[in-house]
Amino acid sequence: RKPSVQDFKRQHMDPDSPPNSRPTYCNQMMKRRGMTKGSCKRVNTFLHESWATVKAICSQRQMTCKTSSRNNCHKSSSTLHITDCRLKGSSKYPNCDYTTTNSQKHIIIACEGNPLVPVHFDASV
Ligand SMILES: Nc1ncnc2c1ncn2[C@@H]1O[C@H](C(=O)NS(=O)(=O)C[C@H]2[C@@H](O)[C@H](n3ccc(=O)[nH]c3=O)O[C@@H]2CO)[C@@H](O)[C@H]1O
Repeated sequence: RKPSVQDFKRQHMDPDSPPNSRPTYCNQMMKRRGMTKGSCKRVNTFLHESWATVKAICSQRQMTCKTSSRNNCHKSSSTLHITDCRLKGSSKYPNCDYTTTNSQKHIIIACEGNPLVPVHFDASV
């Protein structure tokens, strides 16, 4: 399915909340953003940065994506405040139970369109 910038924002942008280490942050946000319907999305990263900051990454270092051989990925020049949500092994659908981990890391995203906009979260490094 064609990825969209709306899907990217829904799945990955959370500029309004500060880096969140409340243990329930991921359980709440994964549900609120529609990533626990039908199945529990295994891994998802939320970005506590402005859209301007994240969009600007599309004009930063271009590189080959980590999760594919495509070359429309870009690595952020600086680190960003992120929260990784990772499904617990003990989690049983429909009760999607996540660990919540905060960090400051560079991210790699894929950008498409003209002007280039983020459409896929590739990895954090
Ligand atoms: N180069 C491209 N250019 C354009 N489009 C491209 C390109 N590549 C894929 N798409 C498309 O993007 C869509 C998509 O959802 N890709 S996804 O790999 O499943 C996303 C991963 C990510 O959401 C999440 N994750 C993962 C790690 C982490 O640290 N943090 C974290 O959040 O897990 C997901 C699975 O890994 C799909 O439509 C695919 O076709």
